Amino acid sequence: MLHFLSHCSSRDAGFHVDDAEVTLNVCLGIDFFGGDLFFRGIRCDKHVNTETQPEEILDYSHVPGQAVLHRGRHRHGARPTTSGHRINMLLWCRSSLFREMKKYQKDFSSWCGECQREKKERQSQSVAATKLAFFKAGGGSNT
Ligand SMILES: O=C(O)CCC(=O)C(=O)O
Ligand SMILES: [Fe+2]
Repeated sequence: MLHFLSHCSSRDAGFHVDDAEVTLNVCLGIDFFGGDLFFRGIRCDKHVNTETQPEEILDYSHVPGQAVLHRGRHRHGARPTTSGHRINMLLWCRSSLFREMKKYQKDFSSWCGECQREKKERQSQSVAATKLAFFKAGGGSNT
């Protein structure tokens, strides 16, 4: 089952993740400066407060009439509107199936940046350990 919630935003929003699987953020206008969105990497519940990697830094300036579609778990915020009046329509889309399935998973490396990094780290450690064991056992020697 999919659920949709919407609201209008005209204020700055602190750093957060949405309680949604997918968020549609439509800039309705009207005339303003500021209010930029900043994105800082997708995270699961466990890793929501972990460090941002340089490649995860993404800033976006709202354009009236244009929309941004992003994962709800993409950490983000809106900077203050410095002048004028900004109106955005937010549509938060929730999936009860996704939420139910999440209960039985621990590894979210298919979408959480930090789970992905941890997985890569585990893999490179295990490759290093295997190489070490191989060379200790005399593998690769010609004698
Ligand atoms: O004001 C915006 O453009 C973003 C607001 C937002 O992220 C939210 O309400 O969840
Ligand atoms: Fe948000």
